[in-house]
Amino acid sequence: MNRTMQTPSGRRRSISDPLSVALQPPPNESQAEREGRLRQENDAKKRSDNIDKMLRETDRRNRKKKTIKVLLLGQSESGKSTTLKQFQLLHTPAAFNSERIAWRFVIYLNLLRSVRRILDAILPDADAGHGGADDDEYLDPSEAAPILISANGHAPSAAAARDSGSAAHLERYIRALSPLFAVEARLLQQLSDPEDNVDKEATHLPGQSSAPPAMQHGLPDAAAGPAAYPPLPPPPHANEADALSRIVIPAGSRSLPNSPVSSGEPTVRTTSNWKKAFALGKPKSEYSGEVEGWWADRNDPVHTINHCAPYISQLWRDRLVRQRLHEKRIRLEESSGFYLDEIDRITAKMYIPTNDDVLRARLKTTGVTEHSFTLANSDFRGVEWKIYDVGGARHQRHAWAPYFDDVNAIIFLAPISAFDQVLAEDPRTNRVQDSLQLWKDVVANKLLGTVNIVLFLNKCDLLKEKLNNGVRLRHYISKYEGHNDYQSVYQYFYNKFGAIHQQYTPNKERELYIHETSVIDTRSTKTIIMTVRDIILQGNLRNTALI
Ligand SMILES: Nc1nc2c(ncn2[C@@H]2O[C@H](COP(=O)(O)OP(=O)(O)OP(=O)(O)O)[C@@H](O)[C@H]2O)c(=O)[nH]1
Ligand SMILES: [Mg+2]
Repeated sequence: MNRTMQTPSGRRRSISDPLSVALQPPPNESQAEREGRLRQENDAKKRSDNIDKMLRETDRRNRKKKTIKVLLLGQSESGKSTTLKQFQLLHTPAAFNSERIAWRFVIYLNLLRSVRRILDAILPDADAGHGGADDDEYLDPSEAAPILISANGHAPSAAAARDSGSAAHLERYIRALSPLFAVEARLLQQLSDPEDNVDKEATHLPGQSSAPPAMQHGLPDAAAGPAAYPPLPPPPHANEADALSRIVIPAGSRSLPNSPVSSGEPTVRTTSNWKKAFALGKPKSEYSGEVEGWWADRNDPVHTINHCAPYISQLWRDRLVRQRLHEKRIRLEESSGFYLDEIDRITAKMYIPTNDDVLRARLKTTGVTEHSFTLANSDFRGVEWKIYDVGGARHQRHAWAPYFDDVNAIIFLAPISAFDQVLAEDPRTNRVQDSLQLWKDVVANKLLGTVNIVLFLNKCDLLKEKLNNGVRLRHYISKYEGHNDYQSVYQYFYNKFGAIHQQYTPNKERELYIHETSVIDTRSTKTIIMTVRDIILQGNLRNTALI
C-alpha cells in the first residue's frame, strides 16, 4: 500500500515515488536542520509559484495578441467581397450601417449598366456589326461574360427586330433614356481611380445635338412609334427636366455613348476612400448612420434616375425588348447587380439601400481590402481576426502570393452556377474550368500546406434557378452523365472539388470543409460563418499547440 506525504507546496505525494523518497527529511534531523530545510523548501516554492505566474501571464498575453488571418480567394465575381460584407454585417454592424448610403451610387451604376445592356441589345441593326454570324458573344472581352450566357450553337433570329415598326419603337427607348449616360459617366468618373483602371478607355460623349428640345430632355417622341405599341409615359416631373443631362442619341444611331470603362463595370481601388467621398452630409442617426437631404440637391443623380424610372420600367416590361434579349440569350436576371425588378423602390428620391441591396451590389475589387474584428462573446476573447479580400480577375491574382506566408486559413469561393459562362477577361475560358484550375493551384501550393481550407460552393441559388429554367450541365460539361436536377449537379461539383483536394494537397492530413452557399443570403451565411469561424479557430489553435 502506498503511503503519502505532504510537500511544502501542499501537494501530496506517494512515498513509493522516488522523488518523494529523496525529499523525505533525514531520520536524525536536528531542530536547526529542520528549520533550514523548511526555509529552503519555502524559497523553492516561491520561485516555482513565480514561474507559474509568469507562464500564465505570457500565455494570456500571447492569446491576446493572437491574430488569425483569413484570405478570401476565388475568381472574379465568385462572391469574395459579398462574403466580406457578411462578416462585417455579423461582427461590425455599426460600420456596415455607416457605409450603407455610399452603396446607393454603386447600386445606381449597377442599374444603369443593366439599362445599357438592354439598350445595346435593342439598338437598330445591332446585329449588323456582328455580320449576322452565329453567336460570337465570347469573341469580345468587353462583352461582360456574367451577362452573356454561353451559346447553344444556334444563330439568333433577328426577324422581329428587323421589322421597321418595332425598330422605331425600340429606338424611342434609347432616346428617352439617353440622359442616363451622362449620369453613368459622372458616377464612374467619381468612383474610378484613373491610375488604376486598366479597363479605362476614352470617354466619348456626343456633344449638343440639333434634336428637338423635348428629345434633349429624354422625352419620348410620341410620333416616332407605330400606334400598335403603347406610348411611353409622360415625364413625371417636367419642371425637373432642366436638371437632366443634355446627352442625346440621334435618331437611327447605331451606337450608344461609350461607357467610361470598357467592361462597363465599376471598379474601385481598395485604398481609395470612396465610401467616405460618397457618404454625403452628416449622419443623421447614430444607429444607422443614414443621412437625409440629398434629394434637395439638384445635382444629385437621383433626379435624372427618378425621372427616367418610368421609361426604364416600361423598357424592362416591354414584350419586344424581352424577345430581343431572349434572341440574344441575355439573361439579366442572373447577372450581378440586378435591380430591374425593383425599379420604383431603387429610383425613389429618398431611397436608402437595404442590407440585401448592399449585398447584391456589384463593385469589382482591385488591390486588397482588410477587415479586422475581435469576438466579443467567446471563450477565445482577445483573438483578433483579419479577413483579406482580394481582386479575383486574372490580372489581380499576382497580389495574392504575398499573403500566403503567414495566412492561417483560406476561404475559397467557387461559383458553381457559372458552368455556362466564360471569364470576362478571357472569353475562351469557361468559368467553372477556371475555378477548378485555381482550386488545384491553391490546394497544391506547398506554402499553404498547413493552412486550413474551407470551400464555399457558391451561388447555389442561381444554380437552382438555372437548372429549373432548363439549362443543361451536359451541354457544357460533356463528361457529365448524371441527372440535371439540383442535388445531382451539386453533388457532382462537390465530388469534383473534393477529389482535386485529395489528389493534389501536399498535406494528406488536412481536412477539407465544403459548404453549400448563397452568400447573398444573410441568414444561412451567418450560420455558416459562425461554423467556419470555429473550425478555423480550432484548427489554428491545434496547429500552434495552444490546445
Ligand atoms: N445570386 C447570388 N449572387 C451572388 C452570390 N454571391 C455573390 N453574388 C453577387 O455576385 C456579384 C459578385 O460578387 P462579389 O462579391 O463582388 O465578387 P468578388 O469575388 O468579390 O469579385 P472581384 O472583386 O471581381 O474579385 C455581386 O453582385 C454579388 O451580390 C450568390 O451566392 N448568389
Ligand atoms: Mg471583390
